[in-house]
Amino acid sequence: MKSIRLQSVSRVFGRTFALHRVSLELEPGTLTGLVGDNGAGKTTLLNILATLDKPSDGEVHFGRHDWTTFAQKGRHKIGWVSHDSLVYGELTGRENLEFFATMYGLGDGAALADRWLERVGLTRAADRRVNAYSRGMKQRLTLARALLHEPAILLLDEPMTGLDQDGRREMSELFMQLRDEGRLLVLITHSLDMLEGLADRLAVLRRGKLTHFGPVEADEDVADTYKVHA
Ligand SMILES: Nc1ncnc2c1ncn2[C@@H]1O[C@H](COP(=O)(O)OP(=O)(O)OP(=O)(O)O)[C@@H](O)[C@H]1O
Repeated sequence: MKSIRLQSVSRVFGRTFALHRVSLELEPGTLTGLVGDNGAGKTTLLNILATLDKPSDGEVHFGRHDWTTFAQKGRHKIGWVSHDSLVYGELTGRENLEFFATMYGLGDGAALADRWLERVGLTRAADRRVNAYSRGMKQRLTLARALLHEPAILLLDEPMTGLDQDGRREMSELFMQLRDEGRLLVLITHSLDMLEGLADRLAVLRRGKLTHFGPVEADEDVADTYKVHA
């Protein structure tokens, strides 16, 4: 697996710099937490990493490849999870995964469903309708869905929103396992607390500029701004 390297990436909408000369390197086997106020540019950055959007200026490389033109070949490497549960409530957990495996042309849907249901701890609930799942269970199924095609890059847009402490802990443990398998994870959150003990790197955006990229604990200013005092 290769790194993703951003070199002086800007994205302009009209007169707004959603991103302004952002440079950073995301390495395989790491989880990077991405924080910033509303409108700071987090989603814009995630969209560029997902090849859903292109920089107005600057370059994104995946190994030797230009990531923006590599999109057609590279998209199968990407998995995406947001706080919306992208699964069907009327189907069971197993039926959901078999459905998506078939839709993506991934081969043995039944075996893939079994494998990923087990990985996310839903084997016992596999044959229950998703409407009867807790929010945490739905999120774990959404994660399983995003992993069916074994993506090397996992982009997570506030995946823990609405989860209670147990749900967050379960998701965090899964993210750490996926990271330890060598995948590259990027996670948007509004709460720095969520990243402690989980993220290897913290990226802070302020009005489109990257103001911090490094260890999670290192920046007291960042901690003051984004720590949630419950
Ligand atoms: N398609 C678009 N057209 C015009 N402006 C946009 C577009 N997408 C983003 N912007 C602007 O770019 C800036 C960054 O937006 P972005 O959605 O990336 O921020 P964010 O950090 O994800 O915010 P939030 O936490 O509210 O989701 C904002 O000023 C936003 O209004």
